[in-house]
Amino acid sequence: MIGITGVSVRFGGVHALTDVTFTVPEGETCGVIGPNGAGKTTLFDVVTGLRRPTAGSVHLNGADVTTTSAVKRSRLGLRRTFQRPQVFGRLTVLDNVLAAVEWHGGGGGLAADLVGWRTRRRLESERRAKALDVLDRCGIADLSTAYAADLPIGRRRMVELARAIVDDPDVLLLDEPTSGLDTDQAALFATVVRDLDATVLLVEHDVGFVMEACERVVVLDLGKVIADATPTQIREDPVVRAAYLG
Ligand SMILES: Nc1ncnc2c1ncn2[C@@H]1O[C@H](COP(=O)(O)OP(=O)(O)OP(=O)(O)O)[C@@H](O)[C@H]1O
Repeated sequence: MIGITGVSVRFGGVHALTDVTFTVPEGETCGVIGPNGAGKTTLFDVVTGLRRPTAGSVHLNGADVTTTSAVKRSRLGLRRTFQRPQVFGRLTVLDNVLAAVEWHGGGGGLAADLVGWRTRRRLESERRAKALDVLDRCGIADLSTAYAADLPIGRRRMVELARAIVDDPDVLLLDEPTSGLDTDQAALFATVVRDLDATVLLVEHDVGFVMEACERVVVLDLGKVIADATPTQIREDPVVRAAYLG
């Protein structure tokens, strides 16, 4: 669950967000759309913990995280992707994904590393199998040994998605997920996201993708929520049409 209550952000005289309130219930996929400068990135930064709101609060699964750091929010089960995909270029695709689960540790410390305890080996092979399964779901299993830096942006975006979902996040934030993807890749991306158990919040310019991938859409305009409804209702909303869809 993501709860955003009365969130306002000001940059000097600029009101980037004004009294933004909405909740994304557990397991729902919610898209945020709006014209340039509407406040989408600012909202994203507030939920991920990169920016503190001037007023208001953010809750993740019932816990107030308004002043919690981005790192602690990730420990609470929040994962995100970036507008420009962030991958470890000098690691293989598989290692990029494994990197997201290594923080759990393997138990046994250095001794287990040196001796190669059976439990440690079993844990590693389970993680590897899980990572390969996620790569398969993301359509990049054949690229597991490729270096991430050598991949075109569309593939890198899928690596980033695989890394974000391998640890079964409770909350997933996707920033402009279709940018750089062709139509087939965008359709696969939407399928992978739809099949997740996570609560998903995504910011996207491609309205068609949002309507396809999301159960709910929040429309921002000049920092304010002007609509919060199903994709069908959003398409027919005269206020949204006037402000954004045309
Ligand atoms: N660091 C900042 N300092 C000053 N003003 C900012 C800052 N970041 C954003 N703004 C302003 O806040 C408003 C909202 O910006 P924001 O980037 O959140 O919108 P957006 O909907 O993500 O836009 P885009 O679709 O172009 O990425 C804009 O008027 C922007 O100029």
